[in-house]
Amino acid sequence: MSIAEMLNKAAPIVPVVVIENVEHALPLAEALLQGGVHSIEITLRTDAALDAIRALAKADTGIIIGAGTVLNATQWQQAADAGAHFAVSPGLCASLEKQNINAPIPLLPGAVTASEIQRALEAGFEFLKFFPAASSGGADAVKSFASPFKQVKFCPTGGISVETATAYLNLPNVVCVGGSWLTPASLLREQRWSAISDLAKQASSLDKKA
Ligand SMILES: O=C[C@H](O)COP(=O)(O)O
Ligand SMILES: CC(=O)C(=O)O
Repeated sequence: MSIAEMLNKAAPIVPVVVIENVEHALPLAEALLQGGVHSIEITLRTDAALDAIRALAKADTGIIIGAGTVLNATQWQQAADAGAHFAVSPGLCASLEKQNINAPIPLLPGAVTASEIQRALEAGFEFLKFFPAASSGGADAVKSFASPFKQVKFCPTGGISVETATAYLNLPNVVCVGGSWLTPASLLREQRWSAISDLAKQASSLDKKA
């Protein structure tokens, strides 16, 4: 599946997850799917992350698996080897640019300025994360990039809530938004899967108008 197809299937929301316990991966994915959410971004911020990606890939639930917080080419390859379908980085750096010549799986690098977007385009990336979205000008800033960068599509993430997501989703250059509000640490710790399904239902019913 191309990155365009993956993100269209993921829309309107990519839940950004910090997973501490590999045993949580499968029930979490099932709770999200039950709530109509078709993707999950497991951030490589914990020791359990790569094993969680492996467990999900093996379970073959149909959920699109992203690996987040990929900071260099080694982590990009590790995410691919674990079975992630796509990778996400908060920004962009030389090792990721170089690896994109032979990308093991598609990667969304982060960019929030015109120069960062141009640099990402030069390295061959057209699907970008706009991170941190809320503190970098929000939907107004993303909208400003639609005209000069017609080929670029964004997944804004960072400081977005169920209340503010629609302003981003209404933009033609936004494919989906990312956010951690569906999977708060307390619900994961307490394994409150039906509460996560409820948050997923609410988020998956957000409209992507444009
Ligand atoms: O750490 C940032 C993630 O991309 C999600 O951001 P958030 O927690 O503001 O939704
Ligand atoms: C913040 C972000 O972009 C990430 O963790 O992937």
